[in-house]
Amino acid sequence: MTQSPATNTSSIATQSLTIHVENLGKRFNREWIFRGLNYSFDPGNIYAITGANGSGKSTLLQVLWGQMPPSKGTLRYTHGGTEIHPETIFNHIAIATPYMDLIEEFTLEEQLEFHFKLKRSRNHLSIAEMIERMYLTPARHKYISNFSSGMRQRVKLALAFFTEADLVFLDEPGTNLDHQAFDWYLKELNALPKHCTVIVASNQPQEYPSTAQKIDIMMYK
Ligand SMILES: Nc1ncnc2c1ncn2[C@@H]1O[C@H](COP(=O)(O)OP(=O)(O)OP(=O)(O)O)[C@@H](O)[C@H]1O
Repeated sequence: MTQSPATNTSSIATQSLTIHVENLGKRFNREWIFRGLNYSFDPGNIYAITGANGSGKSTLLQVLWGQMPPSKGTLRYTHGGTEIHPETIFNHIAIATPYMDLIEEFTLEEQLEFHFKLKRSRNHLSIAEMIERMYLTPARHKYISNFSSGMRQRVKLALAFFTEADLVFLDEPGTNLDHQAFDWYLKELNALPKHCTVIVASNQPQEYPSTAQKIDIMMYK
């Protein structure tokens, strides 16, 4: 899937966004991946969805951002206290996942230009400023098809970090990052505005701060 939002976001004001989850469950065929989840994901917090490989972290993330319908329970979003329609949630979110594709035929600069024609950049960052902040200036005209796995991951994370969004979903954010890139990831995570709600799916404790609120998916089997 290409990270290509369908909706123009120019009229979306940045406010606090809460996800309200009641008795949420998801199953594939007869197997419950999780159920009975009651939670409120509040602005300004970092949440860590933890659990072993295959336990359901990515599935929960996809249900929370509205890509996958739940099998049970309800999911509501409120924005600055006002209920918002689930179909418009894409206007408020930024996502970085390992299974989200970049556009191979684009150069780095073209990939960013494409994305930010559709989404607003945080703090009106220019494309050149973003590339500099990603430490990828020498690769600005390089095709994505020639990027290493670590460079691709840095681009995916940058698209999420540099998009103006109230909710940021990061699935296994440290994938393929070397030490230097990992430090960059933690720096950008900390630089997100305080009103943002950040949800990280990971079984690597170094990928989220120790102060993150943890949700162990195994508790909801
Ligand atoms: N579309 C699908 N149809 C059927 N089963 C699925 C589907 N998507 C995921 N699953 C199953 O749901 C379970 C949870 O998968 P998920 O990818 O959410 O786990 P995860 O905790 O993110 O794993 P990992 O740490 O390996 O990324 C797995 O058993 C997986 O096979």
